[in-house]
Amino acid sequence: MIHARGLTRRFTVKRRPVDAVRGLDLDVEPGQLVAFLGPNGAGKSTSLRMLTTLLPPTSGTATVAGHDIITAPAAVRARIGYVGQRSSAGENFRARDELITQGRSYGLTRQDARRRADEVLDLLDLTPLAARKPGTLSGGQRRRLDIAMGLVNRPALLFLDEPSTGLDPLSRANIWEHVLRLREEHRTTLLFTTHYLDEADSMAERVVIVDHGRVIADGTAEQLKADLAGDRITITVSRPDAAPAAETAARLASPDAVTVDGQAVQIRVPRADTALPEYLRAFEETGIKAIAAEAARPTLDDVFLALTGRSLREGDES
Ligand SMILES: Nc1ncnc2c1ncn2[C@@H]1O[C@H](COP(=O)(O)OP(=O)(O)OP(=O)(O)O)[C@@H](O)[C@H]1O
Repeated sequence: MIHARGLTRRFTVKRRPVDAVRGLDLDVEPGQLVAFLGPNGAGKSTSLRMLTTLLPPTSGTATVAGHDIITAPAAVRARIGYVGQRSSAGENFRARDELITQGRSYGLTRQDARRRADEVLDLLDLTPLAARKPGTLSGGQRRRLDIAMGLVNRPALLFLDEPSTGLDPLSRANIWEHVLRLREEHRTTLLFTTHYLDEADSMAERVVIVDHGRVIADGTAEQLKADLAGDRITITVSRPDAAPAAETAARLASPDAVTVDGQAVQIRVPRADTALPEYLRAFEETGIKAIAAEAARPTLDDVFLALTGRSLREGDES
C-alpha cells in the first residue's frame, strides 16, 4: 500500500537548510495499522505530507495506493484520505453540506455525494449533528467530522496526523473506537502520527519511531520493548540519598542502566523477576536497607530513551 525509498525533504529557513526528512524507507501492507511516533519536529508531518502528495519531496520515490506520488499525484489523491492536524471543514456550512461539497470535489454526482455524506455521518456517529456548523461542535465531535471528511472518497488508505491531540481522554477513546471500527469493517489501511506513547502502544500493530528525520526503530511495540528497552526495577532505600545504592547496583549492571531519583534507584535489566532478588541481596550485603521494590515492564518511552538518550516526554513538553 505504501512503498517509499529514500524520501527526503529539505526546507530553507532564514537561508539555512532544515532537513526535515532524511531518507525515509517505508513499506506498509494493506490493512496494517501503523503508528508514526516521534518528538516535536522529528519529521512526521512532513513525511505524511509527502506521501499524500501535498508536498513534493526533495529526493526519493514512493508509490502510495499503487501510484507514484510524483508522476501520478491525482491518482494517489483519489485513493487515499488525509486528516491533517488542522481541521479541514470550514466554519460557515453545516456538517452535512461540508461533506457533500467534499464528495462533489471528488467528482460524485449531487445525489451520490448526498448518499455518501449520510454514510460517513453514520459511520462516525455524527448523524444527529449533521445540521450543525463545525464551529459549534466540541473538539472530539469536530475531529470525527474531520475523519468523515477524509473518508468521503472511500479511501483504501487513510492518513491521520495527530487524530487525538488536544482532546480529553474520553474523546480520545471515542475517536479510537471509530478508527478501529473503520479498520474492522472496511479493512482500511491506517497510518497515524502521534505524540502519545500509550496510544501507539495499545492501538497500533506496528510502531515506526522517527527522530531527526530518520526512522530509528520499526516493529511491534512488544518487539521494540523486548529488544531495546528491557524491564525496569525501582528500589527505594531508607537513606535520604540513594547514591551509595546506585554504586552497588552499578557493580551488577552496566553504569548507564542505573539512575537515581532521590531515595530511589532505577535499574534497567533484561528480566526483572530474576534480577530483583540479586539486587536486594547485594544491598543487604553492603548494609543498605531497601524499604520498597517494584518491577515494571518497559514503555515505548524506555525504547526511545534507549535509542536516543532522551525522553519522548521531554519532547512533548517543549
Ligand atoms: N513549511 C516548512 N518550512 C520550514 N520548515 C519546516 C516546514 N515544515 C516543517 N518544517 C521543519 O521541519 C522539521 C520537521 O517538522 P514536522 O512538522 O515534519 O515534524 P513533526 O514530527 O510532525 O513535528 P510535530 O510533532 O511538532 O508536528 C521541523 O524542524 C520543522 O520546523
